[in-house]
Amino acid sequence: MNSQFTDRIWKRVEPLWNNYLEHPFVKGLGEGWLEEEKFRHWLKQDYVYLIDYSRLFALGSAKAHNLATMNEFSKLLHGTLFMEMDLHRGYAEKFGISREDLENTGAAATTTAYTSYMLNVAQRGSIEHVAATVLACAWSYNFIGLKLSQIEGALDHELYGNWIQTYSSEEFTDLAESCKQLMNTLAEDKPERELAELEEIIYKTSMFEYMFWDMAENMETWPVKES
Ligand SMILES: Cc1ncc(CN)c(N)n1
Repeated sequence: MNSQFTDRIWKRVEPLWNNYLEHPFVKGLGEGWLEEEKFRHWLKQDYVYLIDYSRLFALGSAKAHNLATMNEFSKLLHGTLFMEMDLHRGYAEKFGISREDLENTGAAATTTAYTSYMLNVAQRGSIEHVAATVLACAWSYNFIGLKLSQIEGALDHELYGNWIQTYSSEEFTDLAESCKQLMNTLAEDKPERELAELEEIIYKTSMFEYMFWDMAENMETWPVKES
């Protein structure tokens, strides 16, 4: 089988993604000892992150060159707004966080930087740039979910089991696979200069992913205090 663009990407990101598994937030999630208040912080930040992330799929639909690609992006938009964000709404209900509070969460510095970077690249670029911005997000959560699901008892954990079930599920794996397939199709026959540009976008978003775990672990909002 011919090598695909995502095989090249995997070689580049694998060492960094393996570091996600060693991150204290991710380790705590998988082993079940993560402090609940840190998880609540992640939950609220991730909800507003996903609102902006969903806009990328809408942009992908708008920039698509054919109906099949439009359809793929619209399915990804639907999957994020309903399947993935339902996970967050379920946790919020459990924690007594209202829908309004969840939706009106003030984005932390890292959340703002990450979503602004993706939206800027996607708005300025073409359809393949949009596909590059969304790839690490879906693929790396599926990677983490599948790894954590192998830890004994993780899937049945009272609080975090649901998180691991969602991100390792067939439905989420399909969503991540669709992002990979879209990227491979859109990267076909592109010259090396353009492939290198797409690779950089995917690597940068992978670094933002690590920063997002740090943001949750440190319960970061903005680093400068108002006097
Ligand atoms: C920050 C972040 N990255 C990725 C995912 C998976 N869509 C997420 N929910 N949040």
